Order: sequence, then C-alpha cells, then structure tokens
Amino acid sequence: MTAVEYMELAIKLAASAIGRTSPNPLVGAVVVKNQRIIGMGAHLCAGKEHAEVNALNMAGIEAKGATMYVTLEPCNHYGKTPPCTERIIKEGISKVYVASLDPNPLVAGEGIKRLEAAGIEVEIGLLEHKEKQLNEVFHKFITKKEPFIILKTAMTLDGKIATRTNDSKWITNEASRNKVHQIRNQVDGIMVGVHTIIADNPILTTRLPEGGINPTRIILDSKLSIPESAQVLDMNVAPTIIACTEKRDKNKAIRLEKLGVKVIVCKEMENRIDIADCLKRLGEAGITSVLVEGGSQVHGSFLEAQKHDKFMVFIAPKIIGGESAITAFGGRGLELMSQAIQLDNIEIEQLDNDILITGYPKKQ
Ligand SMILES: Nc1c(/N=C/[C@@H](O)[C@H](O)[C@H](O)COP(=O)(O)O)[nH]c(=O)[nH]c1=O
Repeated sequence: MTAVEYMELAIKLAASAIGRTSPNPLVGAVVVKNQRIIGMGAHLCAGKEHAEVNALNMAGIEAKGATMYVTLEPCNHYGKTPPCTERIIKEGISKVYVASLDPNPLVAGEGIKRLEAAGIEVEIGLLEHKEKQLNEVFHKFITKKEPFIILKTAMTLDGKIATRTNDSKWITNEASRNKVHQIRNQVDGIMVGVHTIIADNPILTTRLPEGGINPTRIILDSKLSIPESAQVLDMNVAPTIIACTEKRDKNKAIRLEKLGVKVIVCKEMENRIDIADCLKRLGEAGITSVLVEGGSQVHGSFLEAQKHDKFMVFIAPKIIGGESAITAFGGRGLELMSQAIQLDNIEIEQLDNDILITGYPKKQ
C-alpha cells in the first residue's frame, strides 16, 4: 500500500465514529512497519482514548522505528487523556504523516514541533482536503464556537414543501427519508420552527432500522406558542431546547422548564429570533452541529442571516403547483439573481426516483 492508501484507511477509521465523538473531532491512525499494518485505531467517543493511543496499543513493542499515519495533528496538551505526542515519542515511532494541523488556533503546530524536537520526521498535508471535509463540523465549531449548520429541505420539482392546503406527507420517498435519519444520527441538534410543530407535530427522532442516537430537538418559537401537547415536549424521548425572545409567555416558559425543556431567551431582530445570537447560545450549550429541517420561514431566516454552512436539498419528481403552496425558502428572499447563493462542491445522489443535491455556499 502507498502512503495515500494508508492515510485513506486512517480517514475511513476516523469516519467510522461519525456522530459519536462530539465535541471532539473524528480521528483515525494507522501504524505501519516494513509495509505491514501493525496497529490501527480511531477516537471512538469524547473522554475515551485518542486514535493514536488505540493504534499504538495494538502495535505494542513493534511500534519502535515504525511510521504513523494520523488524520489530525497529535495533541500536545493534557486534556481528558495524556498528550499523544509523548506516547508517540515513548513508543519510538520514527515518522509521522499528518493530514491536517489542529484547527484550534491555540494549539495549531504545537504537536508537530514537539515531535520534531524529539527527532521524529513529520510530513503534513497528505489528504488534508479529505480530512477537512470529514471534520467540517469540528473545524468550524473549534474556531467559531457556533454549530455547523446544515439546511435540509425536501421539495417537489416545482420547489414546494407543502401544498396550498399545507399537506406535505410525503414529498420524498422512503430512501430519501432514511437518508435524513442517517444525518439525524450524526448531528448534535435538529431544528424546526414552531409553524412546523403546529403543522406536523413532528417527533424529530432518529428512526433507523439499525437504531441510532436522537439529536437534541431545537424549536425556534419567539413567543412560546408551541402547543403543550406537542410530541417534541415528551422529554423521555430526547432533550428539547426552545429558543424564544423577550416577548415570550413567561408563565408558559416556567411550565416548559418544569417539563425539562431548556428555554433560551435570544435577542430579537425584526420581530423574530436573532439567528446569529441563537447560534452563539447553542454553541455555548455545546451543540456543535445542527440539521435545520425547516420550514420555509426558518430557512428564509438562515439565508438572510447568512448562517448556513451546507445545503442538502432533496427533490422529488412531483409537481403540485399553486401560487400559495409553500416554497422551500421563504422570508423576503434576495432581490437580484446576481445575489443568489451559489453552491459549490456539488454532490448529486439518486435515491430511487428522488435526487439529493448536497453543496456548500461558494465563498464570496
Ligand atoms: N414532508 C417531508 C419532510 N418534512 C419535514 C418536516 O416538515 C417534518 O415535520 C419532519 O421531518 C417530521 O419529522 P418526524 O416526526 O421525526 O418524522 N421531510 C422529508 O425529508 N420529506 C418529506 O416528504
């Protein structure tokens, strides 16, 4: 195998723990000696061993003189576990390939310096772009302390998310809806507006045949108009956060908190929740990624706040028409086509007859 193939394996190992390491990054490591893999490991969950330690535990004394391929710069500080740099040095590793430097500005490059000072050869950048895409959530959260935002919508060919009578079950097919649950299984939070709660009474859990973890449900509800019979208020199922503003019904807030709901009072902007302030508060609560499922008004607010990091647009080959049918991205909308949010790094996936377009807003 080549160095690229060993790093690809390390990235696959890292990806195997997706959705389970928050707020830590996904990290994988492979130890190779005389063209033979003698150790491999991944960081499986926050507080547990780092990938490098798992790989070195497997390699044992054979690690002396071996090469390590690790997807993220080894840590050089005492966190919940001792520094990986010290363990790498102790085991006698002679060369380390690192895909990406640690994005945390406080420690970027420290681990590399420590390894080189101990006489270990270090090569940086092998498959860096693949590591950055895998850890898109961590790279954003650790630098901005705000959750990585995925705007997900499911619409008909003519761009509607419900008919003019507000009927929306279902637009997309089983395969598409299963894909949505796979994403729910990977994120810390799932967000909808109170209009969606009133229209659909969703439960917003992860329902996969193989099981999964329920994200924290986050409801944007400036005045706390959520029906107290809403399914998302069943706290036995999953945690729920409700973001509101000063205009909230204060007695209802107390009743909701008694149920175990976390109510966060956000700043207001133009008579709605200030999205930027809401995301700052969610970051403080340790939410590192949010799947925003809508509806139309919420997506419109995120566009206006320019607070989206990734788009996942499911399109079903259906047409329902109707000028009052609900559009996928509501709100005021942009004035000119030249202002359109252009997506980049597009991926197109066919799910039976539906298509999923995934993309990232082009950097202005
Ligand atoms: N109408 C559709 C969706 N609708 C998305 C939201 O409006 C729903 O309220 C939410 O997904 C329901 O979550 P649940 O209760 O956990 O099942 N989303 C989709 O991908 N396809 C659709 O056809």
